[in-house]
Amino acid sequence: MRYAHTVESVRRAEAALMATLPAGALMQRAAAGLAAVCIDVLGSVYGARVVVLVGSGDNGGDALYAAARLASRGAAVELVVLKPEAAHPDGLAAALRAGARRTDKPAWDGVDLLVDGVVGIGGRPGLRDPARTLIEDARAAGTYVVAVDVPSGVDVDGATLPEPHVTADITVTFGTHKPALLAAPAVRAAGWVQLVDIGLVPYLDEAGLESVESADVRAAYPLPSGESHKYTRGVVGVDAGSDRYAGAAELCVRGAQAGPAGMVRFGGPDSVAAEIVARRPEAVAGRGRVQAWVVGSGTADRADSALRAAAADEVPVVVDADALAYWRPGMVRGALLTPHAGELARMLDVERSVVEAAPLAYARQAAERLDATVLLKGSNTLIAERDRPTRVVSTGTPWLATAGAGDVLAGLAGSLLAAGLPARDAGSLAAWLHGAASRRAAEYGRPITAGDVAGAIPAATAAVLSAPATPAPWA
Ligand SMILES: NC(=O)C1=CN([C@@H]2O[C@H](COP(=O)(O)OP(=O)(O)OC[C@H]3O[C@@H](n4cnc5c(N)ncnc54)[C@H](OP(=O)(O)O)[C@@H]3O)[C@@H](O)[C@H]2O)[C@@H](O)CC1
Ligand SMILES: [K+]
Repeated sequence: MRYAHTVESVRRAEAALMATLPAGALMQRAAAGLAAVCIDVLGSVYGARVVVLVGSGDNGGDALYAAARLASRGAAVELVVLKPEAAHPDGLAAALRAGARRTDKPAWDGVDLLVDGVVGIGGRPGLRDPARTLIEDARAAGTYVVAVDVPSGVDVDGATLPEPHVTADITVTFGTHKPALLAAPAVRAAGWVQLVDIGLVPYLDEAGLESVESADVRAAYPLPSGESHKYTRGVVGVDAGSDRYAGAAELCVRGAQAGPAGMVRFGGPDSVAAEIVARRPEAVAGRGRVQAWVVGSGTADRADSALRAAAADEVPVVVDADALAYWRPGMVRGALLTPHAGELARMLDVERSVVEAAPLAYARQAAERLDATVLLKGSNTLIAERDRPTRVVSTGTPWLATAGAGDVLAGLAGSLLAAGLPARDAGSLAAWLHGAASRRAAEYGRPITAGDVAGAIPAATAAVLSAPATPAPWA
């Protein structure tokens, strides 16, 4: 798991840690880590041209001390000090002493690296001039950008991405990740994120956001034992499809069959069931006892009755697609709702664009208001649950935006629920494996169908389960 903490939480931890250290020690740790990454990027430091944008807070201070380190290694460092009367005085003196020079208007041609020390966690979203123009000019010249702590201008806690903002190639962040470095859309501005340990971890409280990693999937995946039989592994019921959308039912069944449950029952209409059993003979047609239901993929005008029938079984339910419109808060305990942004927008009665601009906030709001675990599908998928850290999964490829991919995901999540995982873990693992399968199917760069994704889930699962064991961070 990679953890992200809010600004308030970082500030609290910083104060506690600082009380144990000599003045300035933390900034030196940050600056040393930042300079090390810059040196790596430059390869050869001597004679390299580095421009440093220096804001008026400690983010600028970090940048100045790193500038001093680069200048003392022989880099030609130019400092653009945005508000000279407010710049970190000791940092500025150190950089100038080491040979850095001040300028207001750098010539971007031939600059090897821009260090963005405009604002960090104390910044308000957006950029003002002259920082805005300088960043635009640097980008137009194709300058490589290293952001200090966060790309300046992003909404650090909300992970929204107001214009203008810095778009970095690398972000060097200190102590812990920030929500904007893990969640969309802000994560798109961060580039590759390098976390520098400054000793903050023992002082941090619980993370508000956590990014699911392969080790987490490995630790939580429900494995059969020698004593297992198909019923103890869990039976997942799929009520999906309609005469018009029979394909959705098959994709949902395929997703369910690619998960850990021992059996899939198909509880959809008879006309569809005949086709499903012919094409996926391992599925059993007809209703019966199940440990979890998947309802909604392609159910069209049956969605309401299908959801009510599943809810009557009092087992966890994956509520997908058409069934989402009929969800009522508290209808089923342990439910997992799997909307995309458009579906969530309808459920919350807002515009789709509003959800897309602030998915983290809306996923959390939905979990509260709808009284369920909410898996919001997107370029990175969020799994939100009341009073628990929100999860983010970013294994997917853009090729995953293809018809039927959601049906496969719902089926897989249902299988994980039936195998005994709680909704938040079932959603996290399903999204992670579905994303990993999509990458595998796309071979890192070709169009794929939802069927390709379903077909790649077992291999993606094998790859993650066969990797060397690591301690379970949240099992
Ligand atoms: N926490 C830690 O553990 C550690 C933290 N460290 C570092 O400290 C950083 C936080 O420093 P910080 O608190 O001084 O705030 P910071 O981000 O520099 O910005 C505030 C200044 O920016 C200004 N400003 C605001 N918005 C703006 C905008 N949109 N556009 C332009 N200007 C804007 C605002 O001025 P104002 O406009 O309000 O007059 C204010 O002066 C943190 O990110 C990390 O890098 C490390 O050294 C070590 C460990
Ligand atoms: K910054």
